Amino acid sequence: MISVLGAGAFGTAVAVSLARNGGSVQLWAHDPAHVEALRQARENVLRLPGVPLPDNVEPIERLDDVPPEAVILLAVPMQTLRHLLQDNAEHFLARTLVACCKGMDLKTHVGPVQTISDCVPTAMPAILTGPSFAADIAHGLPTALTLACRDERVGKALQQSLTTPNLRIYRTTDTIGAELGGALKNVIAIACGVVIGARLGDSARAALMTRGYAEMQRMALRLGAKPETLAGLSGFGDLALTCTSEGSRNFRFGLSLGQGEPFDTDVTVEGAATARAALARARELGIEMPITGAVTALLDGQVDVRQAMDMLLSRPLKDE
Ligand SMILES: NC(=O)C1=CN([C@@H]2O[C@H](COP(=O)(O)OP(=O)(O)OC[C@H]3O[C@@H](n4cnc5c(N)ncnc54)[C@H](O)[C@@H]3O)[C@@H](O)[C@H]2O)C=CC1
Ligand SMILES: O=C(CO)COP(=O)(O)O
Repeated sequence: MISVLGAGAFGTAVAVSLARNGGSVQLWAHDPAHVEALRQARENVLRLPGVPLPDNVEPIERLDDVPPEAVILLAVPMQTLRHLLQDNAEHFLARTLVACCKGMDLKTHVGPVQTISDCVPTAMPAILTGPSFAADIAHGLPTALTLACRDERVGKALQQSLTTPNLRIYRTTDTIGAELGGALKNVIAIACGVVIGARLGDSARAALMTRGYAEMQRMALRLGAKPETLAGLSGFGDLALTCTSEGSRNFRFGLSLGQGEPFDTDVTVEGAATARAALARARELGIEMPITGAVTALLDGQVDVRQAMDMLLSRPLKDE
């Protein structure tokens, strides 16, 4: 049994994909009305329209209904993860918990794996991350992800149980690299959206992706990540997808900023909070993250797009 907690686009897509592969899947949502709507429509009309829920996906509203042997996937937005874990700690003790969220907590400045460890020290944390739009997974398109778990045995078991014919899962023990790659690429995707929205050109985007990758590496390596993790699916792979596709909400949010257009506040944009959390963490660590700084200044209204670009271009010249 796999229990997916969080019935947004991603949780629903993963539940559908795993169920099509034959397993029993629970799909929990925090809002009882949402659970009822899933039961009635057999579709997540709001977040993943047009994808029927297979019969073996069971929408649930009580965490009590999650059986003790279930693998739990946490597919909630990053800024709700800590509250979910703290408010329901009794349900998570000594469990294997696989985070599917990408971001850093605004209060603690850490990613989802560290958040699990902090909130439920008896749990075995893991993370499933990498380049994958929910719609692509739901439509059965080929996708490859990274599963990171410090415990090799648990990681291998998760890799087996979460792989499907269309979803190929690679494994690592480097949870730090995996969680930071997934979190920080969203900030760079916002920046790339801004330059495209402001018609600053594809060359500027390529520069931002490259220097953004350098920034991601700087923080991740300082915190103990392996360089190869950043070069893999959870880092470079997801950076490439999110910075180049209008399928990405972070990129689209940046586009709107660059065009001076409003953006729907109901849409999940993980990179906005993560930019602030990452910048605070970078300051604590004494490392330079100029693109993250520029995105944060733009989001906080301290600078406009042109000034944000000037902030980046006027920095002292340095070696690559
Ligand atoms: N949508 C995608 O293509 C992908 C999303 N992700 C990650 O998955 C995570 C979730 O994103 P999506 O499913 O896309 O978001 P979404 O915007 O589609 O849905 C978010 C869901 O979270 C629920 N929610 C809100 N507050 C909650 C709370 N306090 N407790 C429990 N649930 C709550 C909402 O009801 C909603 O159903 C994010 O961290 C995102 O980066 C990862 C890979 C792909
Ligand atoms: O993480 C994602 C793809 O891997 C989804 O990106 P967005 O959250 O920007 O839509």
